[in-house]
Amino acid sequence: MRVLLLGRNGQVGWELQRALAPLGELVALDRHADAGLCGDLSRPDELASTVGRVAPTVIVNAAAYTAVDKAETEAAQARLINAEAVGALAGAARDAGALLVHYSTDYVFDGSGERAWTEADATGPLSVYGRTKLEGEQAIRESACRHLILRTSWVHAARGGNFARTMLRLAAEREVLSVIADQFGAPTGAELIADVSAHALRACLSRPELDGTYHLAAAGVTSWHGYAQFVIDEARNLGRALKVREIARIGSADYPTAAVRPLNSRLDTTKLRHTFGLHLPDWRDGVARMLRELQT
Ligand SMILES: NC(=O)C1=CN([C@@H]2O[C@H](COP(=O)(O)OP(=O)(O)OC[C@H]3O[C@@H](n4cnc5c(N)ncnc54)[C@H](OP(=O)(O)O)[C@@H]3O)[C@@H](O)[C@H]2O)C=CC1
Ligand SMILES: Cc1cn([C@H]2C[C@H](O)[C@@H](COP(=O)(O)OP(=O)(O)O[C@H]3O[C@@H](C)C(=O)[C@@H](O)[C@H]3O)O2)c(=O)[nH]c1=O
Ligand SMILES: [Mg+2]
Repeated sequence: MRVLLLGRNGQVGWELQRALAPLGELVALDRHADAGLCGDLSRPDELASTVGRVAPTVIVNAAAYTAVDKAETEAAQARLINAEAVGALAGAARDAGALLVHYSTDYVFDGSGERAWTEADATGPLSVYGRTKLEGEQAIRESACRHLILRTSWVHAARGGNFARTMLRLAAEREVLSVIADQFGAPTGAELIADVSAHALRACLSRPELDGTYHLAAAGVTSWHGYAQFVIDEARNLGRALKVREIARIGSADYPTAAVRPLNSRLDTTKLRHTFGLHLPDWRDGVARMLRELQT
């Protein structure tokens, strides 16, 4: 079979290049045209012809507009990539009879309460990023294409931009870091997301009744502060020299940002684990693994 991957150079896209390779012939695109194929999500009109020419069995979309704060002032661009292009891909997937695998986010929820969100819970995004990601989900469902929507949270990878790498950089420059301690979620490795995606899409191909939306995050829960503390302790254990001597706990109100983030980003992964018979490791395992990779 042939698999079309979009967003091949992102955190998740990079790991998908590895995880999808054994499933069949992989055509992996980034935003730059390759062999005349357009993988640029800011040009939704071109995507149907890409899908038509590749004729994939599966389309995996790892491309997205992920700059959460910038999206507040670039809403049209965020919507184009996270919603309009996704709708175009979904239409093309339907017409080609392909399964569309797509990623969404904890930021589709309003962050109220302390219970982990299930797939059946009402959404209520607080930011432009969250709203445009939700619109992308809705476009897929409305298109009636075969699909797997995997909602994940707080993605990290050794390659790419993420919170853990920001903390390592700041911890080398400053003696004191101030980090939000009242937003809760699970840091999730791009490797885990890619591996679970490969398992789930294979199961789905032979059992279309498994199509749908699933929450995919590492086990356990922490705050951004707990995450930062773990990253710094673990990096020091691995021999990294860091200047930081204090990681102060602050509240969301003490760290104003353009976009509002949910306080509760916990995702309930029961549906994914039971449906696909998967075990999800603790978030610390993935973060520790990434840090070891960064040290080598
Ligand atoms: N990062 C996170 O914490 C989370 C991410 N997600 C979701 O997971 C998925 C993967 O995210 P992740 O890998 O972390 O994100 P990254 O930001 O690491 O990667 C996104 C990729 O999308 C590409 N992209 C952006 N605009 C376009 C475009 N116009 N055409 C083609 N490609 C484009 C980027 O390309 P370039 O490098 O050229 O800019 C980049 O390679 C996304 O759907 C995201 O919404 C969900 C929860 C958490
Ligand atoms: C840099 C920094 C951030 N923070 C806070 C701000 C914010 O609430 C939190 C995380 O900041 P970031 O900007 O790294 O994270 P952010 O870009 O909001 O991360 C999100 O990205 C999108 C794509 C998703 O889908 C989400 O799941 C989530 O991973 O940490 C501090 O408290 N102190 C700091 O020094
Ligand atoms: Mg960010």
